[in-house]
Amino acid sequence: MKVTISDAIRYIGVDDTTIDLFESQYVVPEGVSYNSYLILDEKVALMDTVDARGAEAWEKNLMDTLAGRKVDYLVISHLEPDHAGSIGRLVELFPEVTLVGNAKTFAMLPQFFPDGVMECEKLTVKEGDTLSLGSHTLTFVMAPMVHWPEVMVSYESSEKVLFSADGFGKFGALSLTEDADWACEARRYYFNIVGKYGNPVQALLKKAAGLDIATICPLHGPVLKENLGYYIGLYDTWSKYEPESKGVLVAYASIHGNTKKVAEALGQMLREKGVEKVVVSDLAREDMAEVIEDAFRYDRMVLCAASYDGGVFPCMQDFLHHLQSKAYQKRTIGMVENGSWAPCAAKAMREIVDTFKDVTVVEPLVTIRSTMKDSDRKTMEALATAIAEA
Ligand SMILES: Cc1cc2nc3c(=O)[nH]c(=O)nc-3n(C[C@H](O)[C@H](O)[C@H](O)COP(=O)(O)O)c2cc1C
Repeated sequence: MKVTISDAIRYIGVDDTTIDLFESQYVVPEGVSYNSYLILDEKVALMDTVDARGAEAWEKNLMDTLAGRKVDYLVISHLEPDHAGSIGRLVELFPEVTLVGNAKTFAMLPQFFPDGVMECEKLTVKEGDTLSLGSHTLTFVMAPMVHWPEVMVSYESSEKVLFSADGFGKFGALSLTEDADWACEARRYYFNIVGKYGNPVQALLKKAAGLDIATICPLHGPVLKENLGYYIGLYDTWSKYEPESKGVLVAYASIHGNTKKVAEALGQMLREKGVEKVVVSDLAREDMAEVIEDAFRYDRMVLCAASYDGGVFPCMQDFLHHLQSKAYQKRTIGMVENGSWAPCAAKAMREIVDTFKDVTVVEPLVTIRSTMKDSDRKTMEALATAIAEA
């Protein structure tokens, strides 16, 4: 995949179109890219390596682009194996390379590379330190817990390029997603992978606001060159946990289909009441990461679930635990439960929902006995009105 940044700054990353699950949990129908960049100046700096899955193709890109030169510095912005997985190979190729990282990078590095790599020259950098490569100069900006403790980003001032680590990353192999809308898969990536760390992202955005950035080079997804305010604005909204759009996610957990019917009818009522956007999602079958994305995207959510063994049907419990771990907050929620002898789904959902920060649960609670009857419609309408007007 040809990605152009400049004569001196080259893309040498690789696409992975055969991975079944990214991080062993996210479906990536269009694959993912592992980005890696070379800065060719008097000194040559390599900005991260790639996952071992892409090592062979990456090594070819590296050697072709080096055209006989050697790598002087390897800047390690993040030690997760999808980026650090080829450090060992790099060191075999260039034993003289100097590894550039911060104190936390070098504290963690031996966990991944107990031998060999640790014998390389190391340059430990801290906030604001610079590294001159000739006409290019890198400034290092620490980004702890975006989303690992050792994360740092690098700003190249002569071409105004921010190497943003996993920030501004996106699912999708570059060769398969050239014309794709950025926000959809960037949002799914953000909330599922970085979502818990809104405050550290805010801290990084504040530092980035002081930099004159023309290009963002993330570790996954496309290089961003135009309209940067759009991407940065979305990151600002997401990391503040503010809803991006007005709308309602109706998420349902149904064993035999009766709660599904209630969810769909409620969705229709919400549309009739003029709600801007209504998404009805099946938690048992749809991609959980996608539903989590929608939960954060919209300002309201209705949870509809069957009672199960004195609690709630497990896919709803799983969904709520995911939201809890991603610090879901600042939203309005309504609830529908279904049960045949002792409905208890709402109580179980409420126990988790009550741990969310700044969440309003609206009344009434709708309790369905096995199947939806005409007599249920009045309470359902009341809930739809409360959600539509929230
Ligand atoms: C394994 C299992 C456990 C259940 N546990 C409860 C329960 O604790 N309380 C209850 O009222 N209903 C319980 N139910 C019944 C369902 O919640 C009820 O039939 C509901 O209407 C199913 O809705 P659905 O058609 O959307 O799946 C259970 C059903 C199953 C299969």
